[in-house]
Amino acid sequence: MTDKTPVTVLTGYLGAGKTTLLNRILSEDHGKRYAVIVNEFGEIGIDNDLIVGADEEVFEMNNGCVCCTVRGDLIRVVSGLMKRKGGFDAIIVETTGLADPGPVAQTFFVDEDVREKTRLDSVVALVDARHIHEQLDRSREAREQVAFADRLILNKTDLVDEAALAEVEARLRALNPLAPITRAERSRVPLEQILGVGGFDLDRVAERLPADNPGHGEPGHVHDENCGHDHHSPDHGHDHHHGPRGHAHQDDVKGVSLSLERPLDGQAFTRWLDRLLAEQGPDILRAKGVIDVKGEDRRLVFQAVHMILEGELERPWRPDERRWSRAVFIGRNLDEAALRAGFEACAA
Ligand SMILES: Nc1nc2c(ncn2[C@@H]2O[C@H](COP(=O)(O)OP(=O)(O)OP(=O)(O)O)[C@@H](O)[C@H]2O)c(=O)[nH]1
Repeated sequence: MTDKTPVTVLTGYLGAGKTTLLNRILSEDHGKRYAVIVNEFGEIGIDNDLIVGADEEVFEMNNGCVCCTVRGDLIRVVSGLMKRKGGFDAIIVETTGLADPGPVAQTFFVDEDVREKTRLDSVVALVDARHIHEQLDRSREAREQVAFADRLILNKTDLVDEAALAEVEARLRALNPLAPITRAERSRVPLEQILGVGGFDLDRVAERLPADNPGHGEPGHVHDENCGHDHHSPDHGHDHHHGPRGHAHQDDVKGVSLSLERPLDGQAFTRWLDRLLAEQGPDILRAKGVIDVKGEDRRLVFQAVHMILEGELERPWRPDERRWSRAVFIGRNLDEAALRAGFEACAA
């Protein structure tokens, strides 16, 4: 595990500050050797359809799904890099022009050669504090980039005031309840917040899950069974999800947090999750969770990228630890009520 080269995928809408960040990483005196892979179409990364169509190889997964495409050119570049003498301390992939960082992330799980030599560390998304509202309003790509990320860098903080920053943060939270948000100017962020994040590391998934939901009505609150009101009323949900600006029409990508204080039936949960990912994998950008399985001393930790699922029983629950099940799903068109019902039906 440790001899695998960590890979950070850098995403973010046009002009968010990715190049600024890359230049910073490459020019800083850190004594490390980083390889940077820039999408060769980055300079003309405006017409996503054209680029993806021209450049993407369709990869058929075991389960026959062709929605999960893996970039063959990326595999070739990474494989080539790994053959270089001396190696690299880390690889950074900039995904300009890609609609969804999902296919790039999947490359690191699916290709055997790449998987053997590298491990996906995290997906970091840069956010332009000044323009993000408009980008989120207009662009599904922008929403997906935010939703997919393990960490969000809220850049260009010099261009807006504190109230606007707080508003942006609330909106980012609604799209992605998991990713910590770091504010930055000129993409100035400590490197350890970008490299070595461990967003895909099962051992660290648990510590990255929000310990608790912010209170009802607070920014970033995601409804769960602890909210004392009816989740099934038809007009419920929109305003709450989108903070003060009330972006109710942007509901296609969102995060849904589920939790249960009772243990789950391990088999029932696995069956439910497998089926969910098989049926809705294309729409599920990310999922992570820690599950309390009945009759099992250890915590079940899982994470998923579309339909690629990894899970394992890791350390035992500690006696002083709150023993409960938590899962977060981030994706498009998620039916919150159905997810909750399915999850709760797994109770042992
Ligand atoms: N005011 C301000 N400008 C910034 C900041 N960060 C970057 N910029 C500027 O924003 C512009 C875009 O930054 P880039 O780093 O090129 O953004 P990018 O994400 O690589 O852009 P694309 O490659 O087009 O997707 C440049 O002119 C930067 O100098 C910031 O924190 N504040």
